[in-house]
Amino acid sequence: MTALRFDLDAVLDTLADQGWIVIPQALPVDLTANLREACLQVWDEGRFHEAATGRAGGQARRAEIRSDSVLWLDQVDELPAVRAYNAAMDEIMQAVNRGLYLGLAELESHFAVYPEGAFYKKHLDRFQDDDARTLTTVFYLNENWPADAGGQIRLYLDEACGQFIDVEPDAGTLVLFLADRFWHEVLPAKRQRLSVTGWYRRQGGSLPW
Ligand SMILES: O=C(O)CCC(=O)C(=O)O
Ligand SMILES: [Fe+2]
Repeated sequence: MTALRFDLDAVLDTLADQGWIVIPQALPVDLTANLREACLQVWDEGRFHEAATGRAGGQARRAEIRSDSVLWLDQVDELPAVRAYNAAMDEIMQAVNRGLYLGLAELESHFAVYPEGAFYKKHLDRFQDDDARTLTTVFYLNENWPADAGGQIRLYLDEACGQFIDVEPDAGTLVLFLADRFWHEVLPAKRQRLSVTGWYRRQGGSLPW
């Protein structure tokens, strides 16, 4: 039985049309709550590390760019909530491959905790030396997020960054966008902000020419 609480075909149409979508209440409330509990548990166990920017050899901790902490889900994929999340995200990946022919092969994702005051400055989710990251996924875990708590993702809708939307990091909201097309940032959060960020990757990842 599917855990997806939205119309997949409609989502695929919108993604094909505009390259991004915001889906409120995307997954069952109990799945989201369990994932939030799992995130807080491993946070309390001290298993997160401060996030870096760049990849492999080029990785650097750049606190002026981002100030969140992360834990990759493959470190904790024995947790039932993480398994349930991965299964739901896999279902989305299969549908995207059938409908949009993106050739996605896997999802890499991490929990992210933004402590009070944390942010992530405007960026593109694509490494200079690796174009495998194709579709970004962000799933929020914050119950009763106050309207004045900041922490929205600001998604710029055009290359010139003239237009944008701000999305509240409310529990159950899933945001999908093409990783190489949409600049975005996380506005400073005034309280602890929890999420799962991921990237569906294409096979291989090098340019085909
Ligand atoms: O948490 C968010 O809203 C976005 C996070 C993000 O942009 C990233 O981790 O690359
Ligand atoms: Fe990002």
